[in-house]
Amino acid sequence: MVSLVLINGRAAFPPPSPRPSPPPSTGGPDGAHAAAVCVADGLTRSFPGASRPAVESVTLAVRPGEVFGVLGRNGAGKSTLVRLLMGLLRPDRGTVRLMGADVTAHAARAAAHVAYLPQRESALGDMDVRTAVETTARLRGMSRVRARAQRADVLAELGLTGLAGKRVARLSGGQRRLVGVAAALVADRPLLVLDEPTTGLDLDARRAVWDAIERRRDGDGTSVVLVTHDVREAETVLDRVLVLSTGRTVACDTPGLLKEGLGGLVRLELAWRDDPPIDARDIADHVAVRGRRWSVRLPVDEARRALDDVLAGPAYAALDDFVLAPPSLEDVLLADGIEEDR
Ligand SMILES: Nc1ncnc2c1ncn2[C@@H]1O[C@H](COP(=O)(O)OP(=O)(O)OP(=O)(O)O)[C@@H](O)[C@H]1O
Repeated sequence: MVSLVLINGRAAFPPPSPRPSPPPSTGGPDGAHAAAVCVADGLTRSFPGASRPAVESVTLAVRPGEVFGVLGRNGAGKSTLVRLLMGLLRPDRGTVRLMGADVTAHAARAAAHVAYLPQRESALGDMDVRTAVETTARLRGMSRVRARAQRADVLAELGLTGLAGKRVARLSGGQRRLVGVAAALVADRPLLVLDEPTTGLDLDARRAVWDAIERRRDGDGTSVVLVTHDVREAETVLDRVLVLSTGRTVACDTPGLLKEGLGGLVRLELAWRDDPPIDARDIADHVAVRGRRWSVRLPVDEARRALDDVLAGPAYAALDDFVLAPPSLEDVLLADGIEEDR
């Protein structure tokens, strides 16, 4: 049975709640970004033995009160970039300023403003959840009373209250990740740097994390740098996104403007139940064929015509599913040839 949605120019999922959209920008650290909370200029870093830099000539400026994403495939250089931003790696070239302080010259001053969630968990495992989060708040300078209150609020916000007495090491991978997020959120740091905060989380937990991020941005003006390779997450929560491919910036703008840059292309996907009775080239020259799943980006008229032909012809009997959808950030990655990085 054909079961998917024909969208006719509207989104397949309900669009995220509208956010104030910052003006478009290249992300460059010019005079307009004097107030930026995190400014990187020409960052380049290579690792020994690698044929190309892991991060090359990356320039960006994160504005106060925005959720700034770094999106790219595995190995694109996202974690290396955030480790450079945090001063945990030294760049071969380029500079980083966090809250006005050069991270190389004033690492401690810069770090005092930032809560960082690394891609891999730090050493919270021996503590119970309650102690892990409260201790993090205390280490960030909160009084015992405030640390306790914040710990209780953050655990409730992320649905972790019932696990407060459990040792972190005994939790599931997703629960441990949520505790890491809770530790990043306590103590109200003005800049959160979150490296793949929702990896391994189910949809409810991911939503809780996205809501917690938006609450801090909207309520406290918290700025967030969020690393992800999940385009749905990027479309849901990011104000602007820097797209990385093999260490280089491919684009940096709002998700909406990046999609507009595709020039009105829509995505047509066909899933076949049996061997398709037509050739992919009957649809278009550049159909991506993955087994019985075909995918192609076309101008809307061409996509409609191709779909009409399939639905009206004998091929319909072999069709299992189809999607005709407006472009997503996935299409932005594909349009830039980033798929080849995988
Ligand atoms: N410490 C290191 N030593 C050598 N090479 C490294 C090191 N860290 C990262 N790399 C290499 O740098 C490149 C970028 O890695 P990085 O971890 O930054 O990518 P990523 O986009 O975060 O990937 P993922 O989404 O898989 O986490 C990769 O080719 C990786 O192998």
